[in-house]
Amino acid sequence: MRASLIQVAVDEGESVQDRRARVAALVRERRDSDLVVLPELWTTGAFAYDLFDTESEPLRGTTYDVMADAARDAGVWLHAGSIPERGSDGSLYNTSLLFSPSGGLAASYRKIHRFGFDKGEAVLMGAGQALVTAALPETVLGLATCYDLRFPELFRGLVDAGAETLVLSAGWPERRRSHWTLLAQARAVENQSFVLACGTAGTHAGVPQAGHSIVVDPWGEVLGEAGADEEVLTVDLDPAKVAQTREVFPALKDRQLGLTVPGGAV
Ligand SMILES: O=C(O)CCC(=O)C(=O)O
Repeated sequence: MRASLIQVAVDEGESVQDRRARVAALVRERRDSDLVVLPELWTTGAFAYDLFDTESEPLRGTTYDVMADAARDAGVWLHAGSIPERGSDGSLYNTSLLFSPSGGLAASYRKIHRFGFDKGEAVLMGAGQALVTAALPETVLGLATCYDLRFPELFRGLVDAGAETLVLSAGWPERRRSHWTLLAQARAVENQSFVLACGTAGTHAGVPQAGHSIVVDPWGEVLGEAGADEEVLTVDLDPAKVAQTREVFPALKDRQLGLTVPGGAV
């Protein structure tokens, strides 16, 4: 299975409209791939809080239409990163879209862990409530977004639901790049799964982005890593490696569930 991660540069010099058209053209160039992955909030930038409202879209809005066409034209599975979705309840959500090669919506995922503590996304957007997996012909994807990477229980939940390839769209800042690489490898090793983590390049809202999108195999080996700038990272991976790894080193079977502290917490 060939996966291409398009590490989009999100800089303020480019309009949302221009970037959308440019990224659609990049997707159309990936006809050689089975799966194409885009980053988090690449239309606005993950830290461009002022744009979340003005550039918000319904799930089936402009980005949906443009990306559905691009997926169909390229004939690829397209994880189109996330959009600032205006839900039917009026709230904003950080929502990822997955398209099939025919351009149909295969899945959508509202980011569960919102970043910013008491500001930014954490107060501007609503939280997703549901884990999302999607069966492709070659593998089962588990979807996650950026800050979710810090919460191992989310990924374990995806694995329990059948995920074999964990796809993370992100807009991760350069200043915490060491966490990004470490956590991507940790999530792959502990879940004996592929991790495809696609971030952004460039600088927006004064936040330099880490780039360094990464693909890690179920043994923790890095199959490919991008540099700091805009780049398409293409990696060939063998989906059978998940079952092989889980068979020869069956650590997931040794989980001890329901552990408690005798007498309660101290
Ligand atoms: O956890 C981090 O360090 C970065 C998270 C983040 O930037 C995000 O979720 O948008």
